[in-house]
Amino acid sequence: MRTPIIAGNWKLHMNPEETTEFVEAVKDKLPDPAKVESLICAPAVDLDALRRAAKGSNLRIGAENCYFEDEGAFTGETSPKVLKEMGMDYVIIGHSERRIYFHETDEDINKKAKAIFANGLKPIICCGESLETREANKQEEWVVNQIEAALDGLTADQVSSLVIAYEPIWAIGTGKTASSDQAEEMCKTIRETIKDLYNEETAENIRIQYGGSVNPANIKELMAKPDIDGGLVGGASLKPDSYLALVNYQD
Ligand SMILES: O=C[C@H](O)COP(=O)(O)O
Repeated sequence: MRTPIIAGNWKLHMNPEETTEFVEAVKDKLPDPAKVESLICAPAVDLDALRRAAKGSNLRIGAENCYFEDEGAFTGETSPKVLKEMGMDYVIIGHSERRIYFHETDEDINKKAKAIFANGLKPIICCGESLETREANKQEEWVVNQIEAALDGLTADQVSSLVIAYEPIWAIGTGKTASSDQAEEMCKTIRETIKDLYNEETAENIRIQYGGSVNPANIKELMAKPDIDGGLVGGASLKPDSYLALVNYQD
């Protein structure tokens, strides 16, 4: 049985004080992590506040990005080794905003996934097509290529423990959610791809999130789909009430 994982991706929002206030407001109302994992991925400058506030609670914590080297002359980058030392659990990589605005390639994302595993963290690997690609009906090919490239050289055990987030770019921050059927269709394709690349057990173990305008009103319908194991949530993860409604969707 896969444990659902609902993750907030705060993007470039929140400061350390707001982070502490947010965690104080949610930390005693989170579900049992054996039933639903509640995760917040915050900007690098907020991670110290996040880990201090979340200590001893059911909140899982993570970063929104990292570099693929642990240390060196890489001005402005974030070390996966230090993220681990700080107590992070997850790192998001390959978000479409990183691919588009910061020109991250599939090769970078693959290197980051390896560095994240080498440091004992878990990656959340994002994938998803543009509106143009969907209109050309090439979304499956696009996403399968992204997955194959991101996972290149990873073992079945590693892949079993990671999370893939399917986020169609046209549904991010637009209020335009993919229908639950569209989301399920692609998450199923991703699981089948994992089965082809690895084996059935790995495909059954891997958790696949949907992301793109997820909110308290649509979370239940999305989570009812057999191949959707969670959500990667931007805007609706920024307010404690909305975040709590998402992670407690089973109530
Ligand atoms: O990582 C989160 C996604 O980009 C979705 O953002 P959104 O929930 O604001 O549409």
